[in-house]
Amino acid sequence: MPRLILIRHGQSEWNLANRFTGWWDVGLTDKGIAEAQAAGRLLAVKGMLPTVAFTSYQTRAIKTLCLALEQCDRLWIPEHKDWRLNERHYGGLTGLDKQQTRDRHGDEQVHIWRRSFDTPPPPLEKGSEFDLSSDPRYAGVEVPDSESLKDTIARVLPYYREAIEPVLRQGETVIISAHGNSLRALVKHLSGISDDEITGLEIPTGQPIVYELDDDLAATDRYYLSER
Ligand SMILES: O=C(O)[C@@H](CO)OP(=O)(O)O
Repeated sequence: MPRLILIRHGQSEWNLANRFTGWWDVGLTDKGIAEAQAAGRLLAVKGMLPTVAFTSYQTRAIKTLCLALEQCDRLWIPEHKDWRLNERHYGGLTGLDKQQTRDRHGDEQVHIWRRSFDTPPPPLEKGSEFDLSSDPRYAGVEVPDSESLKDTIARVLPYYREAIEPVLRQGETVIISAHGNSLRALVKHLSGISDDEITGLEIPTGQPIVYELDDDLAATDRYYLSER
């Protein structure tokens, strides 16, 4: 039966610095590196060995995947990268300190920007230092200026259906290394979680989540690998 392993990248430099990150490309901290390696050792110990991998265009997810696969001796498996697995674009909040933004705009407004289902943060201004529209990795991609969770789902799910489902249908054990919000999109779909409830789901860094799937790719079980 197909299996899907979801892993959120290990702690990033801006998770630690408490800055809104989104599409901005930041590295892993030492703790994030250790989390990714521990996740890979867990995969090895549990015999949960991925056969195909997917990740985003962002260094923190790519490195997490690489470090985890190294620990379970699976660096050789096919690996697919796509921008549609990127983190939700944080618009004009990108780079700002989360606490300073709360002090300035209030807890309620910041909570709406962070966790509402369909209200995107204010757009990123053209020409901002965080504008990635001329970054070569996004050549041919229409880089958004902000995204809500709903917008994120609208690009993650078509990619899941087009690129990942066909691989799962072949019975593979797929690992997806991605981000808090792109993984929320997948968990919402796979576990049938409502629009209201999904925003309250916090996915921890570096903890493999396993979905056991039937032949129709419906989830029969979901668990944290560390708990089995
Ligand atoms: O900054 C971000 O890109 C995300 C994930 O770290 O933050 P939030 O928890 O607000 O979704």
